[in-house]
Amino acid sequence: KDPTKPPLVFHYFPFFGSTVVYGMDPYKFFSDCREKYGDTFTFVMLGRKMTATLGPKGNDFVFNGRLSEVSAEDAYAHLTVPVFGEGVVYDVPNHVLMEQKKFMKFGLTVENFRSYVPLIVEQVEDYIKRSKFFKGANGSVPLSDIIPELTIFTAARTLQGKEIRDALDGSFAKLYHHLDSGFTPMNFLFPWFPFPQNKRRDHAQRTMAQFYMDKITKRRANEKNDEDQERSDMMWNLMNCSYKDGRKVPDKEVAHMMIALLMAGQHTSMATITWMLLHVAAQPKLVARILAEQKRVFGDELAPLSYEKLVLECTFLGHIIRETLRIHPPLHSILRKVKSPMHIDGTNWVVPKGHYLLAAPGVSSMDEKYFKNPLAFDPSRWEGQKAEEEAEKFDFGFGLISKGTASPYLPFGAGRHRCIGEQFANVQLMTIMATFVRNFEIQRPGGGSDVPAPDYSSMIALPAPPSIIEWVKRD
Ligand code: HEM
Ligand SMILES: N#Cc1ccc(COc2ccc(/C=C/c3ccc(C(F)(F)[C@](O)(Cn4cnnn4)c4ccc(F)cc4F)nc3)cc2)cc1
Repeated sequence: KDPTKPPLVFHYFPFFGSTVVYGMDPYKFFSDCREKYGDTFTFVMLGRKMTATLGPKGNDFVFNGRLSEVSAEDAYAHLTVPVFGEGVVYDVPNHVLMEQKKFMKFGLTVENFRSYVPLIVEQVEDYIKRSKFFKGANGSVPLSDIIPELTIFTAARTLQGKEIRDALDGSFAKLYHHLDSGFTPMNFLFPWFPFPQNKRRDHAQRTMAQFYMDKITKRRANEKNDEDQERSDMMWNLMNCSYKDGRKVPDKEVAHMMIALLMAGQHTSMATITWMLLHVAAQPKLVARILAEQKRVFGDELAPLSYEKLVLECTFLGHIIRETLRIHPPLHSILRKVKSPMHIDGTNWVVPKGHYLLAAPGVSSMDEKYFKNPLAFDPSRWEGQKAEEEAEKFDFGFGLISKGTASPYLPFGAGRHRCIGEQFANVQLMTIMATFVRNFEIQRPGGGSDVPAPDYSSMIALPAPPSIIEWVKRD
């Protein structure tokens, strides 16, 4: 027992350590360890020393660690570079990532979101019309079959651009699926292992990147004579950005950033929409309250959704999303590699260089110390709660963002690596949810109030398939 290091979680097998017990159910693992060792402990995951620092202080320790002490790129490069491509996100030094996040934020404007709402509604209503699961007046639907498609269609039609949306009806869908099967924890648990699907992943990455680059070339050629060309997607935005040193963003980096944004939004939104629908179907009173709010805000005839009314006036729907992210934050573990020894305040402990830090914001967002009856899905707990504007803000190079210090609720992270997709995700999630509830009465099979257990074996915390809900078409 080394008094200068956090306690080491007991384990039988060297190298494998706590890998499986952590990987199968991270939150159970964290709460068991917390009971024995407290908020800070080190566990072994496939030969790596993972030092978990839980609770609001632990979140702050990881999210606001200094650049000289912690590295996100050293933790995530193996997982992300083969999927996104070179020259972006975790393949570049942090100061370049900060510029790339600034470029991405330029494309995420209220004006663009305003135009996205009707496009998302159109995608959802088209999907319902065409889908075999929504024939007739009522039926049941496995969310695990439809939500991945609904999510990528709505994100493609808005953020990615019409060419990508149209391509998804063809070859692009298979390419995306091959790329996605390479986005798995196995690739950063065993980065060196030549998994067969990695060849398929690499081919898909190159082919998709080429597709984006061809579209960029075509758009530039038509720019003059095609004035009715839509200008609201992220590709247009990134095509016209330049780095501080004057360098225009090369087409290949635009393509790779587009792929990164496609992967980002897909997994997080898909999981969140699925959890949200399951929880609401398990409590039909909530469905009624969402519909009542729609009628109060848009009138009994349910006028078409608009950005302002949706995001600013549909507060109950906003609380449904916040509550979903409180119980099911898509990223259950946030990792950093320790680059220089880090002393933990209030202890004699120093986390050595070479360890990984692990933050789990979901532990504090499901802690009864901060949220009473923490595992209950109760959106009304958010009534009267302001958003996070009161927290101290700082500009890391992509706009003022909150450092989120000491907050128990950080589903979008905090500090220099904080999410830039929160507002887009909110528009997408609220529009899809509102459109669903306007069209259907929904419930769990047989009117049950149960919600499936999470399955942690993929990149993010997804409900175990099939996640069925029953629907009745509203007249
Ligand atoms: C419900 C939806 C989402 C959730 C819960 C979420 C959550 C997060 C979290 C926790 C982080 C911090 C990761 C870390 O500190 O290691 C993050 C970063 C990020 N997210 Fe999201 N995200 C969501 C949607 C999106 C979308 C839709 C996009 C793009 C359009 C996006 C793009 C990014 C980017 C670019 C980063 C920065 C990574 C970095 O700076 O290292 N996210 N997100
Ligand atoms: N036996 C066993 C066994 C053992 C262990 C396990 C599982 O162990 C773990 C451990 C850690 C993790 C971490 C998740 C993690 C982190 C980063 C990212 C990301 F970088 F990819 C992302 O932040 C994602 N993101 C952000 N916003 N939207 N998406 C991102 C950023 C920018 C960007 F442009 C695009 C992006 F999409 N993705 C996921 C997951 C699983 C399973 C089985």
